[in-house]
Formats: sequence, structure tokens, C-alpha cells
Amino acid sequence: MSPKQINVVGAVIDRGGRILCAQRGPNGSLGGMWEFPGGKIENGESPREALIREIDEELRCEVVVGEEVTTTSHEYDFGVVTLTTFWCELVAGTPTLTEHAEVRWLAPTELDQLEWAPADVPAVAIIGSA
Ligand SMILES: Nc1nc2c([nH]c(=O)n2[C@H]2C[C@H](O)[C@@H](COP(=O)(O)OP(=O)(O)OP(=O)(O)O)O2)c(=O)[nH]1
Repeated sequence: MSPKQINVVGAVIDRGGRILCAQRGPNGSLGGMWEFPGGKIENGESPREALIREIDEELRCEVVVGEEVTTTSHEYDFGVVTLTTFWCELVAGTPTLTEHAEVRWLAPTELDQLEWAPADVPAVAIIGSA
């Protein structure tokens, strides 16, 4: 059987040259790993619409979604995640933790200090060399 396909969007939120990094909660898939906030694209949504909705739900703030960073796929034991990341700007609200364990604002060159979800590693490399 072919693996389940999961389409996910992630926000690379830049504030004054620092990037918001979010740590997944300790339980569930990829517990404790770092990611870009976001989530699964729902039926009928564009990737950008999904990202605006997810950031409102997860961080209680509003972003403007800019250019795509990259799209890559990674096969996990639970399925294949195709992750599209976008540069984003915060336009309203202050990021508030609702489901993540922690957020950190890091310079692009510091991102590789964290343990990223495997699907994020190519995006992290692009951002670190941007
Ligand atoms: N949001 C987000 N998810 C990521 C990233 N990298 C990565 O592998 N993922 C994975 C984790 C999840 O399996 C999936 C995103 O779905 P989600 O954030 O809604 O995950 P979840 O596990 O909370 O979903 P669920 O249990 O409610 O179904 O993609 C990333 O940078 N951001």
C-alpha cells in the first residue's frame, strides 16, 4: 500500500531578522522536535489560506504570507509529509503558545542548533544561507 500523503504548510516568520521557531509538545508525532508553526491543508483551502488559519489557531496572531521558501517531502513511519514553507510577516498580535511547548526567535545562522523535524531540514538550510 502506498503511504499516506499529508500536505502541510509552515510559516517562516521573520521579525527584525530573527525567525520564530516552535517546539512541538512532548506527546504525539515528532514530540519535542522543532518546526515552523502551521499544519495540514484542509479540503478547499489554498496553502496560503491554510497558513493564515493555522497561525491564528496556534499562535493567536495574524501573518501576511509572502514568497515560498521551498517545498520538500519526507517519508515518516506515519506517512509522507510534503511541507511547503513561506516567508511570513507578523501584522497583528503577539505569538501566544496554545499547543507548542516553547517558541524561540533565532538568527537564521543559529537555526541549526535546534533539533528540527526531518521534513524541515532542507528549509532550515535554505534560510540559514539566505
Ligand atoms: N506544522 C508543521 N508540521 C510539520 C512540520 N514539519 C513536519 O514534519 N511536520 C509534520 C508534523 C505533523 O505530522 C504534520 C502537521 O500536522 P499538524 O501540525 O496538524 O500535526 P498534528 O500531529 O498536531 O496533527 P493531528 O495529530 O491533529 O492530526 O506535519 C512543520 O514545520 N510544521
